[in-house]
Parts: sequence; C-alpha cells; structure tokens
Amino acid sequence: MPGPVPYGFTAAVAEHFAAHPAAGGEAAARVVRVDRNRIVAATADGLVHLPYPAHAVPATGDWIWLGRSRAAEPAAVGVLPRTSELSRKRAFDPSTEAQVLAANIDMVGVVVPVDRPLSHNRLERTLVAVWDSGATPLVIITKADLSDIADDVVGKVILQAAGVDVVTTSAEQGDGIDELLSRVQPGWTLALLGPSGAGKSTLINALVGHQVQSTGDVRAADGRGRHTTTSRELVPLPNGAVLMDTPGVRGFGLFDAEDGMEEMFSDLQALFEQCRFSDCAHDTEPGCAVRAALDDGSLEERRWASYRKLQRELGALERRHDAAARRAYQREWHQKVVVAGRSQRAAERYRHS
Ligand SMILES: Nc1nc2c(ncn2[C@@H]2O[C@H](COP(=O)(O)OP(=O)(O)OP(=O)(O)O)[C@@H](O)[C@H]2O)c(=O)[nH]1
Ligand SMILES: [Zn+2]
Repeated sequence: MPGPVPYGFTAAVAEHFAAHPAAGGEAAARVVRVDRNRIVAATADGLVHLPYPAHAVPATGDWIWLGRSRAAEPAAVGVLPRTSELSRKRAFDPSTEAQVLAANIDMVGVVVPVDRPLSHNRLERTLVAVWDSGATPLVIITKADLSDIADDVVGKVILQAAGVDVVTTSAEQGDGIDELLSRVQPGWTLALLGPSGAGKSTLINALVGHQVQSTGDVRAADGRGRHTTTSRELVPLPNGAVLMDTPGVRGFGLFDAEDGMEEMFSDLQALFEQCRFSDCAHDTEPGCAVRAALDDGSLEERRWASYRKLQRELGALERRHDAAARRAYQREWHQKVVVAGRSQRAAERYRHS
C-alpha cells in the first residue's frame, strides 16, 4: 500500500492501517496541517488539500485513509486510532471535549536552556505529563556553549530528569545534534516543548539541516492542478524521523500540569477504591472497578495503558535511580569535561557532592 515514507509511514504503520481498514480506503496519508475547513495531507505523491473527513475531527499527525468522495474527488475516508495524543483539555476529564492538538507523537523533547533552567517540580511534572500522553520524553539541554553556566545546570538537570535520557546540545555550535538525532528512530515523530526563548527554532533549523521553509508547495486535490502554498507542521528530518512543530504544542501551557501524579490520576484513584479487594491488581480479580470501567467504556483503554506504562517507568526509574542516574550523570560529566575541556575542578566538586 502506498504511503508517505518521509512522514513516518513505516512497516508498523502499514500494519496499523491493515488492522483498521476503511471502506473505499486506497492509500495511506498523514495530516500535516489542519485548517479551518480543510486539511493538508502528505501522500505517497506529495502534499494535497482535502476536505475534513466525515464523522471525525482531525489533528495534525493523524493517519488517514485516502479514497474518493461520492463526487470522485480525493477524500479522507477514515481516520486511524491514535497511538498518542496531546490535548489542550486533559483527555480524561469527561466534563468537556478535549481539543486534540497533535496525534501520534512518539517522542517529546523537553527543551531546557542552560540560561534559564526549569524548576525541579516543573521538569518533573512535564515529564509525567509526557508519559501520560503516550509518548516517551527526552530532555534536551540547549545553549550548552554558554560555558560559564552550563556545567552546573547540566548536572542538576540530569539528576532532576530521574533517569529520563538527557542530551546536551548547542545548536549554535552544532554540538550534540547527531546525538539527539540518534535518539529518535527513523519513522518516529518528535515534538519539541519548551518555554519561549529556549532555543527551539534554532534547534529545529539545526535538525532539519537548513532553514525550515515556512511555505511549501501544496498541490490542490481538486484535480485542476491548482498550486498553492502553505506551511506544514510536520517536517521530515534527514534521518527518517519527523518533526512536529505545532504552535499550540510548542509552549508549556499544554503540559504545565499544576498537579503531581496523584492529582493527574485522581479519577483512577477513585476507581481503585471501589475495587472489591484493597490489594486488587486490576487484572482478573472479581469485583474490579477498573475492569468494569474499561468494559463499559467509561475508562479509555489508552488512558489505562498510559497509567500502567507510567507506573512501570516510575518503578523502574526508582529502582535504578540512585545507581544508574548517578552513573549516567558522571558519564555525561566526564564526556563534557573531555569534549569541552572544562574545568576538572568543577567535575571533582560534583563527584564528591
Ligand atoms: N548561545 C547560544 N544561544 C542560542 C542557542 N540556540 C539558540 N540561542 C539563542 O536563544 C534565543 C532564542 O532562540 P529561539 O530558537 O528563537 O528560541 P525558541 O524556543 O524558538 O523561542 P520561541 O520562538 O519564543 O518559542 C536566540 O537569541 C538564539 O540566538 C545556542 O545553542 N547557543
Ligand atoms: Zn481492581
């Protein structure tokens, strides 16, 4: 089946399509932008404009079945279930409809500039929120060339990241870009998140390898060959990964959860209290409120999967935090000292603290 390979169409995505067929669906396409009354989609043959799919609100990053409308025009005839989604409203709050800003993101790079590090709490909360979205977090330190402040900040951030991978970059000097790309597998979709001025645009330009064009040629799909220009929010990277640069996702608003873990999952805590057994593993136990909620659809499978993934990650992190985080931290330190020829005294200071 044809699909847009530079936009993340991998064998795994092809299987996802095969598992979710749509009547009249002929080819795979990916939404690269959502406008007021139409979408821009990447197909195997390039970018096209399409009307909104029926019965679905599309988001950037969605995989769609490309087919024909009743008037034989190219059309989105189906939208695939999402593997992750970033929403403005937290998806598990049933009181209002979530506005999904981006879909099918594999990795979220949390950008931390050395000249304005995040508070410990904010970094931790952001990482928890990223896990909850279904994506994997990666901490990206930027502006590491600001050497007089970089040393302290890098060390602190690595400890705060609690075992989540950390890469150190200086887009201005071209340092760490290859290492960052090596963490993002071909076919993965990467979004960057960070406060204004954190260096996201500079990093994106370094990743893409040239100035990102804000306009791209879009072929109108009305068969008349009308050309138009528009910007894309999904940009292919040279290593086969895809960069998601959606204005609503960039900032911290989306992820700046005021709450910690417990509050984020308070709805689940309430369910746990209704299980018949207080030590219920929510697996095959009789009287399990979680199973019941999954069965009647009041608890989303995706959210439950996120929670369990997060529990596993946190458990694993806790176990290896002390030993491994410290080792990773010292390894990174060593590398930094060697690479940048930084003060050995500073390294010693940290090793002993
Ligand atoms: N020293 C140094 N400065 C950098 C580096 N990367 C970015 N900057 C500077 O940091 C400032 C902000 O960079 P941007 O890339 O515009 O930051 P941004 O995160 O895209 O900001 P918003 O567009 O507001 O979200 C600019 O003045 C950049 O020149 C770097 O690697 N080293
Ligand atoms: Zn249970």
